[in-house]
Amino acid sequence: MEKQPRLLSSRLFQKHRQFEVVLNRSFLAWREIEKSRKRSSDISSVSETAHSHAVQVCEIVAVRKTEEDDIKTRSQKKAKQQSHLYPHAFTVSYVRRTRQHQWRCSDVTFHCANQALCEQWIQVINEQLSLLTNRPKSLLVYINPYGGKRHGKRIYEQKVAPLFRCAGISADVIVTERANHARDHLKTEANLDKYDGVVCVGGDGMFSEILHGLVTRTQTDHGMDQNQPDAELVQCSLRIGIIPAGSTDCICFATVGTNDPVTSALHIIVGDSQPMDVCSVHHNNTFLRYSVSLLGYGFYGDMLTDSERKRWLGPARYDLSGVKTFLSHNYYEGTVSFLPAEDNMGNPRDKLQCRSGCHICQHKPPSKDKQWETSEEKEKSDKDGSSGWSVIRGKFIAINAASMSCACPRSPKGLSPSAHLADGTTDLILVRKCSRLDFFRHLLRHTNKEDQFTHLFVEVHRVRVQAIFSQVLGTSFLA
Ligand SMILES: Nc1ncnc2c1ncn2[C@@H]1O[C@H](COP(=O)(O)OP(=O)(O)OP(=O)(O)O)[C@@H](O)[C@H]1O
Repeated sequence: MEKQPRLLSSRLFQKHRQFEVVLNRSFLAWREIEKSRKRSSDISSVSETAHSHAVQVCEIVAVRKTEEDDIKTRSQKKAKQQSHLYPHAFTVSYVRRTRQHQWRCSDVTFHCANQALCEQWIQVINEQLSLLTNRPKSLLVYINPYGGKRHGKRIYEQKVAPLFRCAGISADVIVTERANHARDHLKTEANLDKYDGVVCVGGDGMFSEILHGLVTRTQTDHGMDQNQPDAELVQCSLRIGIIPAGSTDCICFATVGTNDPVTSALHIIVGDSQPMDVCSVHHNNTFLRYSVSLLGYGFYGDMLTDSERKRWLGPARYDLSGVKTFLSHNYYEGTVSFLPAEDNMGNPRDKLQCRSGCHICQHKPPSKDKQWETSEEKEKSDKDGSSGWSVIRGKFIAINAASMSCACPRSPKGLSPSAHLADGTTDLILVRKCSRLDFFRHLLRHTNKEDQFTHLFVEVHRVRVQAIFSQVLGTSFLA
């Protein structure tokens, strides 16, 4: 812990023990006094031992005066005596990291010798929290009551809303009444100036609705024509938070590392953010849709189309449609053209996992103009004989473009484990025609730790955003 000037330091009580409590700009730390007397080190150099604790200020959810009733119900005999002696107390709620990327909200209550001291602590902590400008204060929440196991409303009301209230976040909640309700509301009606972010309670389909609503609204407000494949999209000023309540929740899992509503709510509260590539899909100069995760042609497109017809089955529809599509063993003949990514963008087999603060994603991708310039240069160089475009012809069972790992609980490493979230590239995975058994072996690799790309009939390329799929006929695709 860095040594910083103390903003406040007092001896306070917690349960029946006395603690030295210190606040600086980065940390709130407390250490039991008797146990620590033998050690001479400064409290601000301690992170956490049996009798000392430290919480980063940016992970404090809230601080509030502890009501007497609260003290009475919670305390035991000794603590009651002490709360009688020191009736003025404040409670700090903070993020506690547990296993496997999961976060929980914990409380610690400190008793003060007098009311003025108690109020001073609350005020100074609140002042520090108010300096954290990336935290949302007002959110627009869309709940899909039919996503996943249909628990979206309950998840929000029981697990998320109390945390938002505790953090002083106001939320306008819309429970959707039909498919595309959230998308249409965002596109036209929602008064977005009122909010610091939009929260999606649902699965990947619901996230896609909100993404389409928000990105389309942003382009319309800036006079951008979405049908122009070479137009550079205007970045959305509002962030999207995801409370997982769907069937697979791959976007939440790939960004946060777990599908847990409380963890996601806490990430939203502390103002965490992760930029994400948005890929637009066009056909003959007509905009089709946006994708942030998997753009699947062939096997995955067919499977998803079939599973949509079986939505009434809930999450089990994916298994049923998966088996059906696998048994049909369709393949598609065609040509795929793409521009390989530059060497400094890593490659899909380098085993690097994209995490928050990833150095490749921090390296801003070149603007589209620049990319088109280069591609034109390369097309010119085509005529000289050295082409920048790669062209692959063949018969394919699946053509997938993964703009992120697409990890989910069923496939913990995802379809392309090293794909990046925000580097301006996508990983193109081509699965050529092969036997059913070979294709099954390939699918199994999504669920285990073996390298996904060692089979001879599978190839993977990191490509720039304007990969072109052409002349592949007879299937639908999923985005
Ligand atoms: N009120 C509603 N009634 C019916 N469908 C809705 C409603 N609100 C949203 N939807 C649609 O439900 C679809 C599925 O929603 P969602 O993604 O939340 O759950 P899921 O499909 O079970 O999860 P996943 O996409 O993670 O597999 C979305 O495409 C969305 O457009």
